[in-house]
Amino acid sequence: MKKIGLTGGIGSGKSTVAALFKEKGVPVFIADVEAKKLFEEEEVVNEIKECFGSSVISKNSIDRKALGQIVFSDSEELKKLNNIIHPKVHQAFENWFSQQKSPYIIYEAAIIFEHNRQSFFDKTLLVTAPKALRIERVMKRDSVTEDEVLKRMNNQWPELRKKELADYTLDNVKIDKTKHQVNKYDKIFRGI
Ligand SMILES: CC(C)(COP(=O)(O)OP(=O)(O)OC[C@H]1O[C@@H](n2cnc3c(N)ncnc32)[C@H](O)[C@@H]1O)[C@@H](O)C(=O)NCCC(=O)NCCS
Ligand SMILES: Nc1ncnc2c1ncn2[C@@H]1O[C@H](COP(=O)(O)OP(=O)(O)OP(=O)(O)O)[C@@H](O)[C@H]1O
Repeated sequence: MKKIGLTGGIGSGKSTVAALFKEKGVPVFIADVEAKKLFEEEEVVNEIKECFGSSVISKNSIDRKALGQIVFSDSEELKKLNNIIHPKVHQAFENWFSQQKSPYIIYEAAIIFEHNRQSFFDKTLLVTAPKALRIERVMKRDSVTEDEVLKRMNNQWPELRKKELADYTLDNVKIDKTKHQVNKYDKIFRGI
């Protein structure tokens, strides 16, 4: 069973593309969803409290906004959070993967290349869109300011740098063209 790493910067449309693969019956693992699930575990809440202090805890659970403000303004703090979350996400993936039956699976994560994880996958597919459009999409989706989007973007590599490493690229601007490309890549991934 092949592993396809689906990545792209914030607002590029990774989740939109992942949902199109899922509609075609492809098993999809979304790293961010798994990370969010972990925040419900008491042990993880305690670990995060110990690391970042009680200002990131509200009513015994993680205040994502407060934590986001800390980690997206300081890459060292983000590293600490990643060190807590990522090994657990990886373990969750291994458990999930062992239960799948399909010619290939999709693993969606924003930061595959930033963490040098590309060799974990058989192939990588990079979702791209112009920067201004990505900012506009996220501002609308999350009701946040341009500055907040840029802070997140600054913790990710520019698209051009990722393009050099990706096996395939999917340009996600017009949704019809996106669907067409998903069909094309589905055929390719079934054949590799
Ligand atoms: C810091 C947190 C709590 C902020 O939550 P919030 O709801 O405000 O933002 P959200 O999760 O929707 O993230 C917004 C976007 O930021 C980017 N982003 C998220 N985590 C990271 C990260 N570790 N490194 C770089 N960019 C990231 C992604 O493009 C993401 O879609 C949250 O992002 C988080 O828990 N991040 C760590 C988990 C993680 O690394 N997830 C990414 C794949 S495992
Ligand atoms: N081709 C498209 N046409 C119109 N809207 C789109 C298109 N692709 C994505 N969007 C919208 O843009 C927003 C961002 O897309 P999506 O959530 O899929 O991006 P993402 O790369 O997963 O972002 P993040 O890294 O923040 O999780 C969403 O509201 C989505 O509905």
